[in-house]
Amino acid sequence: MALTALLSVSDKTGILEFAKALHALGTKLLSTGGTAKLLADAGLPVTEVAEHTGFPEMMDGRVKTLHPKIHGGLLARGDTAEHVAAMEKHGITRIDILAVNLYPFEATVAKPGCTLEDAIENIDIGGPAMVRSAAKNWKDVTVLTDAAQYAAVLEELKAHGKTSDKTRFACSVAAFNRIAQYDAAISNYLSALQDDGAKAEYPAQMNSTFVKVQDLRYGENSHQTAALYRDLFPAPGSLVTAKQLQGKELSYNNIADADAAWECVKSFDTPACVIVKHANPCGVAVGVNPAEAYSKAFKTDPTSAFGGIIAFNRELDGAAAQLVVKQFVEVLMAPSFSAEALEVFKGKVNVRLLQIALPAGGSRPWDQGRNAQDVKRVGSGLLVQTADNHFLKREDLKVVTTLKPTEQQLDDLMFAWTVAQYVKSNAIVFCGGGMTLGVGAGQMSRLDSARIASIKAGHAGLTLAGSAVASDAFFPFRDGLDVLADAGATCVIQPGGSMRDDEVIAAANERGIAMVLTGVRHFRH
Ligand SMILES: NC(=O)c1ncn([C@@H]2O[C@H](COP(=O)(O)O)[C@@H](O)[C@H]2O)c1NC=O
Repeated sequence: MALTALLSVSDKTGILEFAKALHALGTKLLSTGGTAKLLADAGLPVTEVAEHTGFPEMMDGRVKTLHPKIHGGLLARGDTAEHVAAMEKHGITRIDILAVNLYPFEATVAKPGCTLEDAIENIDIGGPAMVRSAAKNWKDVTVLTDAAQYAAVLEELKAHGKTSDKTRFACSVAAFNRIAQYDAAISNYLSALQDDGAKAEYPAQMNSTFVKVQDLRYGENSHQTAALYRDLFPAPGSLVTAKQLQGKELSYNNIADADAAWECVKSFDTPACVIVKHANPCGVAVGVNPAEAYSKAFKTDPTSAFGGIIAFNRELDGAAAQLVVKQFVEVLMAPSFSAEALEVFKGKVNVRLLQIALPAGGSRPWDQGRNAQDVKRVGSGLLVQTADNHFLKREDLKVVTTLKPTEQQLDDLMFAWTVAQYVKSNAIVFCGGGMTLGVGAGQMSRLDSARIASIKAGHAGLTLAGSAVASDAFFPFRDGLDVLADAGATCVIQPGGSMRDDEVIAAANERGIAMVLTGVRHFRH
C-alpha cells in the first residue's frame, strides 16, 4: 500500500527535493499552506491538510493541523485492532512519514528589538504537537525534524520500501530532543522577561541543552564515570570543536587540562606556547616562532612539564615538533600541524594531537570562542557567573610607585598578568623576557605562592634578578612583596584595593620596585 507523508516546514531547505523523491516512490503527499504551495508550484500532486481534514486553516495559522484526522493518523497503533477500527470508523488515514520543522522561535528572540508579541507569534503549537504524536508512535511513524535526516530516510525507503525500527526510534529520540530544546528556549526567554520588558541576565529558571560528544573511560579518578558534552551550538575556536588527529582516547583530566592550556594560549597575539599540568600553566612563553616559544616555556619547569598538555597558537611546524617530541607529552594542541610535524609524531602513536581552528579575526579574538558564562556545581545547586573575559589594556594601568616601569618592564608585566589570569589562586607569576620564570599556584596563602614561585625558579636554575611579577589579587600585607623583592623582582603588577595598599606601596618604594595597579582581580578557583 502506498505510504502517506505529511510535510509541514517553516525552513523549506531541501523539502522540495525530499517531496519529489517521496513522490517518485509512490508516496502520497499531504501538506500545510505554505509548504503545499511550494510543492504544487513545482508540479507535485499534493493534498492540503485543510482539504484532508475538511477544516480550513484559521486564526493566522494558529490552527492548521490540530485535528483528529491528523493526530489520529499519527497516533493510531498499527498492531492494535481497536485503533485500526477507530481509523476506519472515522475515515482517518495513516500518516507514515512526518517532516516538520518549527516556527523559528530561537532565531526570532535572538534578533535585537524582538517584541513579546513577535516572540509569542513564533511559538509553534501545531508542529510540536504533531512531532510528539509521531515520536510517541515511532513503531508506525517516521518523524523527521531536521533536513539533514532526509537523505538517509530516502535511502532506506528506496532499498526496503520502509524504514527500520532502529531508524524510526532514532528519529523519535531526535524529535523529542528537538522539542525539549525548543521548549527550553521558550521557557528561558519568558522566564527572563521583567515587568519593564527588559531581559534579566539570569532567568527565573535556567534550562540548558548539552549534546554528548563522547563517553570517557573514567572521570577525575578511576572509580568515577564520565562523559564530555558540548553546547548545542559550540563557539568556533572552543575546545569541543577540536579534531583529534591521532593518539589515545582523551581522558577527563586531559580535556580539563587541554581547556586550560587552550584558553591561555589563545590570549597571546604573538607565537606562544603554554604547558599545563593539573590545570595550571607550568610554563608559558612567547617567541619569534613556536620552537622558540616552546623552548622558553619548557625551561620554566622541566620537571613539571613531564607528561604535560602543550598548546600553541600557531601552526606546529617541524622545528617545534622536533623539540617537543623529546619530552613525554600527553596532549599537543595547535590550530594546525605541518606535514613535517605530523611525520615527527607519527611514531608516537599515544600522543594525542588536537587541531582547533582559531576563530576568525586573528589569534586574539577576545569575544569569540570563549564561554560567556561559567558554571560550577555546588551541593544541589549551580553557581553561574559571567566568564572572566576581562583583558587588560596598557592604558588601564596605574603606576603608584616613585619608580616608573620601563617599556620593557611594562611588556613583561602585561605578559605576567595574562598568565596569572590562568593560574589558580593564589597566583604569583615571575616573568622576564617573554617567559614565565616561576609559577606559584593554588596556595591558601599568597605568601606561600610567592615563596613557592621563587623556589621553583631556583630549582629550574633561573635567575629572578630583574624579573617582573604578577599577583592575581592584592597583597594584604607587605610580606608578600618583600618575598618578591628578596627574590630579585624589580616590578610588580597587582590589582590593588587592599586596606593596606599604602603599606604595600611604601614597601615597593623602599625596595626599589616599580608597581602598577590594574583595578581588576583574577581569582580562579
Ligand atoms: N497551528 C498548527 O496547527 C500548525 N501546524 C503546523 N504548524 C507549523 O506551520 C509551519 C509550516 O507552515 P506552512 O506550511 O504554512 O509554511 C511549520 O513550522 C509547522 O510546525 C502549525 N503552526 C503553528 O502552530
